Amino acid sequence: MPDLPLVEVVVAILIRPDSSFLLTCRPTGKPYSGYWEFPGGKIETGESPVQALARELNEELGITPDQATPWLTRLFSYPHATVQLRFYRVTSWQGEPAPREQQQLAWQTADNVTVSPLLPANIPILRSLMLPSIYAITCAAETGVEASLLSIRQAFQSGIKLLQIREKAMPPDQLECYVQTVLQLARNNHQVTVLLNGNIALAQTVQADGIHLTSTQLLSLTARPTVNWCGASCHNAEELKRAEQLGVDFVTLSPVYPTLSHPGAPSLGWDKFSVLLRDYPLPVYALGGLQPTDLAIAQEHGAHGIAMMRGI
Ligand SMILES: Nc1nc2c([nH]c(=O)n2[C@@H]2O[C@H](COP(=O)(O)OP(=O)(O)OP(=O)(O)O)[C@@H](O)[C@H]2O)c(=O)[nH]1
Repeated sequence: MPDLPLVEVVVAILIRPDSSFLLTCRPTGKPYSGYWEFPGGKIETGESPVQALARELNEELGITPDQATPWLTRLFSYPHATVQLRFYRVTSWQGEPAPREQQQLAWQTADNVTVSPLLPANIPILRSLMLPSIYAITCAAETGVEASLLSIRQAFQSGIKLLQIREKAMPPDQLECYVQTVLQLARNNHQVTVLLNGNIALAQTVQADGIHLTSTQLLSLTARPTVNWCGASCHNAEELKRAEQLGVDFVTLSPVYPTLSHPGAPSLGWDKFSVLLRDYPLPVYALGGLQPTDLAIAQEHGAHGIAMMRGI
């Protein structure tokens, strides 16, 4: 069978302040008509992805994007073509989206999609959209357990929804007790997703929400651990590729800036960070010396969000 042509497509996730996003129903006459998708379409010859995005949003919905940041790139083979979908997050636009092609519109949330069927390529995208933009990481080794639990409680109160327990030097008994305490805090009040760094057996025993793989585990494991959420630490192209092959849900990529936890390690800087993310299909948290105020610059360079040990 001859190779199918590669079709370059730009896709807009229009996101409102309450995190809902817009899906539209493919009109009759197109392949997969009746399926729900994000607004977007093929990139025309001579257009940049951002120009195509603006044209498609105007043609389909009559709006002009003000703010669009690159997000994921996903390659998917349909019977008629292989598509390279370049997803952008659009968080600000002029005009009110209105159907210009008689298509139905629906504002949805990732944990409660009420329309179906979705275009098959978009199903993993909804899981990625469930991830918050800040990924907090514990550092009890630095602050002590009591201070760490206090700052975790404060972080939960201020809206943190994803936390990694990363206490590599804590003795096993103390670690289990610390993890149980954090899980209880997370579940009692706040519905926070808690991942445990490295220790798959303990994560399964205490029924944590998932595991965050170290880069060493990433390179040695042959299958994704059976947990609900699986993140992984990456520092280079090889580890990013491995995370993709293993089918983890998201990665951290570090260090963007020099950090206290890895003194002397060479940092990536934003240019190298964005080059590594070009065409990457998984959500990536930028990590290393970042503050909440770095979220915008991280997203401009293709990050899903930022991960932080300090500053939460
Ligand atoms: N717009 C859009 N296309 C998607 C999504 N997911 C996905 O797999 N695709 C695929 O990407 C391709 C986009 O083609 P399209 O038909 O929407 O493009 P277009 O607006 O330029 O249409 P045209 O062929 O009428 O000019 C299709 O193969 C479609 O199945 C999505 O969320 N949004």
